Amino acid sequence: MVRSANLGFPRIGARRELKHAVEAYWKGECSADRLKAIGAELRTRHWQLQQDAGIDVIPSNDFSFYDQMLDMAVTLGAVPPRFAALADADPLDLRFAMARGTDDAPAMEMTKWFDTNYHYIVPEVSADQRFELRDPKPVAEVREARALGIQTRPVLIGPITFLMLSKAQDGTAPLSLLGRLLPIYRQLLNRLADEGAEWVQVDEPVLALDLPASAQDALRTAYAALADERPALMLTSYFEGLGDNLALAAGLPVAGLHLDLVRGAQDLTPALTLVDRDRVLSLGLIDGRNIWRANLRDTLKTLQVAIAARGPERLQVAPSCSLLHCPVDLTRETELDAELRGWLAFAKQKLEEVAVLARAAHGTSTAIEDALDDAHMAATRRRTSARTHDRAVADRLASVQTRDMERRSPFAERRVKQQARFDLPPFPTTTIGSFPQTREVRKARAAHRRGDMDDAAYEAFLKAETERTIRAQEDLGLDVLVHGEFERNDMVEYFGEQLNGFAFTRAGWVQSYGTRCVKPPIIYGDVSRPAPMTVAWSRYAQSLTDRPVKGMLTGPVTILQWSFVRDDQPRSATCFQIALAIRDEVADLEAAGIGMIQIDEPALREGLPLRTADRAAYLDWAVDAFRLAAAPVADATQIHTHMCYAEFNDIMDAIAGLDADVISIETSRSHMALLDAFAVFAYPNDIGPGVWDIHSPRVPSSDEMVALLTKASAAIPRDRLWVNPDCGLKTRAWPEVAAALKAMVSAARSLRHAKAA
Ligand SMILES: CN1c2c(nc(N)[nH]c2=O)NC[C@@H]1CNc1ccc(C(=O)N[C@@H](CCC(=O)N[C@@H](CCC(=O)N[C@@H](CCC(=O)O)C(=O)O)C(=O)O)C(=O)O)cc1
Ligand SMILES: N[C@@H](CCS)C(=O)O
Ligand SMILES: [Zn+2]
Repeated sequence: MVRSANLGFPRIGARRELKHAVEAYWKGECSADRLKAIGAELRTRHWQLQQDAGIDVIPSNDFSFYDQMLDMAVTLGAVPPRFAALADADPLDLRFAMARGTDDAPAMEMTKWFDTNYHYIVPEVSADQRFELRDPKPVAEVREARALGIQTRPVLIGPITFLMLSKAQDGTAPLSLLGRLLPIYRQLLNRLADEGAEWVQVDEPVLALDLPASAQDALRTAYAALADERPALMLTSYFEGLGDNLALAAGLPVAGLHLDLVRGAQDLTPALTLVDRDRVLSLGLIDGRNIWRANLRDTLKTLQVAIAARGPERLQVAPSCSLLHCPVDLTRETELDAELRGWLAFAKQKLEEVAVLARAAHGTSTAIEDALDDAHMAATRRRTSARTHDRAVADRLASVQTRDMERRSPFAERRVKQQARFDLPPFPTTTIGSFPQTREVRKARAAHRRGDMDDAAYEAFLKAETERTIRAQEDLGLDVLVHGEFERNDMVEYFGEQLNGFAFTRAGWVQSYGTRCVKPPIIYGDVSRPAPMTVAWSRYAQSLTDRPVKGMLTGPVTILQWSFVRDDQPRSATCFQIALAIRDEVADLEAAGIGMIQIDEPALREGLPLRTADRAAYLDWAVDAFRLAAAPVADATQIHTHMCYAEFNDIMDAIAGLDADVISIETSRSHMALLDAFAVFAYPNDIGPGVWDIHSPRVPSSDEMVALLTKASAAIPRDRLWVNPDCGLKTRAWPEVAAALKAMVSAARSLRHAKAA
């Protein structure tokens, strides 16, 4: 029997119930018991939903109040010593403290989960690391589901992925700790078996990466040690094909292997022979990373190839990866036009697709034939729809020349002209763009959307917020100001709403980190800009002050990366279309007298292919797309860019290739470690290393910022350093913002007065 399986379901709830409950708990407006009850309600609802969708293998421990890596670290006892005071606290509070920091203990680092817009908490380990089985949440969730009559397959982050994504401040190679970690995994697997789990899903997405020999050996060691434990192990990898790791994965003594056949379709043929027939093969046929409805007739053909080779007995059909990266339920999108809606599937609908495929493998019925026909017709209509193609966009793209991607003069010449124009002090201070998106701002936007606030009242409200923010920045003594981004719901969605070729959802929320969610727009057709998108707000903000106000745009790669992207043309083609739209906006901002324009590209690194061999081609087009967007301006117009919450060391060439006059970059959580890469690489342009970790409610002192900047000035010449937070301030509250920016300006001033080293 081909069985239908799932690897993980979004935990936030269709109405972001989890977000609201956790944030209420943090504010003291909800008790721990109530919060836990809401978590349990969501788990129950999601298990039942999967059962109703016809899924045979349902995951547990895919739920988390904050992040699954953080949970795994706590389960394994990898709690950094600075949180020792919370050793006896409720594990929930310990987790939140680790993720968000406390007055006494800075938060743990956070970074991107592979090539997604999901951020995980980076486990911290050290040479004297001891692990212990602590707070066995995975066991509790198996028990909880069983009490509801649902047998689940719990999900664990595998030991090699856990260690390879961990960091040690003392230089310890995390994989060297494997011997100490494995007994804890053995203990945990046994506990899960005792609780009735017959199978455990072990996620080892590092198998999608180029693996050094040490990692390959570690995988062999780990799974040799875990193989004889009672639960059968389903080893999963995703986000890319296994490629040359397929033989390694197939050789590990696990009872099942999952393949991402959306990103790694080429793995299927070799896997059909390499994976022994007594193992279960899980076929990740439904795309867990995008929202397009599958053409189930085509997908069924792939499944039939596998059945023909191995028989149906030990086969599972599944999404390519956890559905964490998809919105929950398309049926809530009542405002989407019917044609477009017919092209889409969210998490719930994807599980229905999985179930149809598994049933179709055993012969068809009228209902199944209808489902296959519907899916086929929707795919055909999307491919041939006139809505997806715009001749003018194609013609303009075809006429782009290399010189369109080049500024008029080299940086050194531009810099002289910009210095003369702006006359900034050393260590100029600025922020990244957004200021607090307070409840009032969100309420006003919601009222405007509902029609309860008219255009004039909404505009007056936003103008007042913008003016207040300009005055606050002047009072704080910042040198380069921003307008605050109050008119934006999100830095990508806002642009998507104004561009042709984009659709957006009402409730298509996807978790980004902790309680923070995003609604990625859907790029279904050729992209163009019918009218200026930001000029009026930037012009208004600049009219309020003599200090420079940065124009604020999101770059083409980030708009691409944080949207659901059409799959009927290369991503690069879509990216260049967006770049042309942003280029027009840049030109219009300059024409409106805006002298500094920031083009944010926080997702440049995130889009980097997981395999080294694919990276150069991506970086070429991604850098070109940015340059195409940024290049039309005069030398005296200063182009800024911004990046955050990713590992940038391996894309230094590309960052320099952007040729932005100034880059602001997140560095504070990693203690400025990144700057070594900028120094070694001799990064040529100006840099603002973040000195305030804005993802934590903790307000750093001026002394801490001075220490970070002193460290920075050892790596980067002083006259090229800017002073700014790690990222935008939209998630923070005004009192924290005022206090931290005051400290930041004071740190910059004390460095200005300090003697140059
Ligand atoms: C910089 N980051 C971003 C990423 N991806 C993006 N697409 N955008 C980003 O900014 N990836 C990397 C990082 C991740 N960081 C963040 C930081 C903050 C958020 C965040 O705050 N998300 C908000 C939702 C933002 C939004 O879309 N707001 C809308 C809708 C607000 C809303 O909830 N409205 C309610 C009604 C409100 C009321 O009446 O009180 C409703 O519609 O029901 C808006 O402002 O209009 C979040 O709340 O999680 C995300 C990623
Ligand atoms: N300008 C954006 C960048 C976030 S990465 C902001 O300040 O929120
Ligand atoms: Zn940022």
